[in-house]
Amino acid sequence: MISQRIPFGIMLQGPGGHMNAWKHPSVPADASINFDYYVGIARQAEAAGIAFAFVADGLYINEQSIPHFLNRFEPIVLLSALAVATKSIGLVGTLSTSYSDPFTVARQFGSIDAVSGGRAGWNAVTSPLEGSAKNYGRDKHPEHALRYEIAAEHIEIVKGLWDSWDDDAFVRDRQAGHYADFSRMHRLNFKGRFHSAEGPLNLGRSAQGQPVLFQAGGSDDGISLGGQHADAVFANAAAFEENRDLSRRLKESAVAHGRSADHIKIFPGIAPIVGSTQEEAERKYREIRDLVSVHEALLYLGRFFDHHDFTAYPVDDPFPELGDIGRNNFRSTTDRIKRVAREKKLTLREVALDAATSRSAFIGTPKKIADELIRWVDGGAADGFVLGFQVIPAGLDDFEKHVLPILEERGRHVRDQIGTTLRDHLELPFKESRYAQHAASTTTTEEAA
Ligand SMILES: Cc1cc2nc3c(=O)[nH]c(=O)nc-3n(C[C@H](O)[C@H](O)[C@H](O)COP(=O)(O)O)c2cc1C
Repeated sequence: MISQRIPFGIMLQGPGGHMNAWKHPSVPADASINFDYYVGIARQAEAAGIAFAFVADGLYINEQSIPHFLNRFEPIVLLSALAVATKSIGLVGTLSTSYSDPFTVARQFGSIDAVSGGRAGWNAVTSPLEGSAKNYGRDKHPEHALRYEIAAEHIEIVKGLWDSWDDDAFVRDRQAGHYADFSRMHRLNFKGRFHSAEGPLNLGRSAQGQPVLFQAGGSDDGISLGGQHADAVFANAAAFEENRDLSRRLKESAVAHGRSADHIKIFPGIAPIVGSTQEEAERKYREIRDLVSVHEALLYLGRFFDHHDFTAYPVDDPFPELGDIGRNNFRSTTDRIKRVAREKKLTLREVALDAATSRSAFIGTPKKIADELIRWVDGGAADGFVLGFQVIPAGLDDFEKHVLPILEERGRHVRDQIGTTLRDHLELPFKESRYAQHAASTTTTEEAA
């Protein structure tokens, strides 16, 4: 039975989720490239019972990028180093299916899973930024739908390669001189449109079977991919109803792919701001919001739309009509920004400031935030949350000291992790090998005959 506990992840993104978090006095200005700082945050989160650390990524920068994106660690390297600096927290990293090779990805995340004792997760993304193509010697960034076709094939190969060896294949029988039992080895022999891999992978399965597969992308194509493959989805819809709808669609998609709705966990990204009163929380929100000028907010907004130049528009006019701009990038996000601007009749200034310092239902007293977290989970809008604090150290301190104790009191949080692997922490079952599953279903059919 699944417990009442609410699993949390924490975004490790340099100084924080806010574009100018680096200016906040509570954080080292060089946080995005300060490994000791990362270790400190990961260990603090681990001690607080946060289930996983989550590292986002991007493959293109320019002068308009978020400042701390200009100088940041590559996720695989960061997570490998954190694997030895931590003991129980899950380690989830973003890696693009559009700009990587499945065999290498299978080895990299498989190795982090082995080194960490089964704590790894891969956030498979299709990459939104057009400029990425130029960094990988390509003429053109693949179009949104094509990116998802490539992703489906890529993930199929990675998961297939992770099952190259049955769990008991490495017998290492010194007397008989057998290192491996080759009857328990599987060649994938995958030939696709975009990628091919023969296999086997030169790495066995892990303590959790396979790394946890995260997916981030909320368009129709993203939901279909998530339903087919994802163990967990990182979502960024802002309101309860929108997340409940997304969660329902993802779970329906999983069921349509022959999976259990309980085996895909939805994690909205949220940025809680805690105050002893609502006014104090609002003051903290304003303090963070004031870190950004309108000009910077326009640049930040532009990033979702492939660095579209919003500074060229009158800032107090209604949000401009953009046609298809942004649809090949962060599609689900840009579609939402356009829809909300239209529905609420917002000006460009309002949209930009809101994007740069988004407001959420999680600004307020500890009790209000705890109530809201529980409402979202019990109301079907979330299975857990990714905590994307605007300024990480201050945000994590407040959440740990004031919100988690309330959740503990109510039986919704425990500081000791469940089990040892990331799948255990998320109450996902051990990932059986596709060959074991196949053998089990063949035996059952034979027994029934
Ligand atoms: C919540 C969320 C987080 C994402 N995180 C990343 C990321 O860290 N790196 C990245 O390259 N793309 C990231 N993406 C972008 C997706 O990879 C994808 O390219 C883009 O959102 C378009 O897909 P969609 O329209 O299905 O959302 C993220 C998307 C969402 C919705």
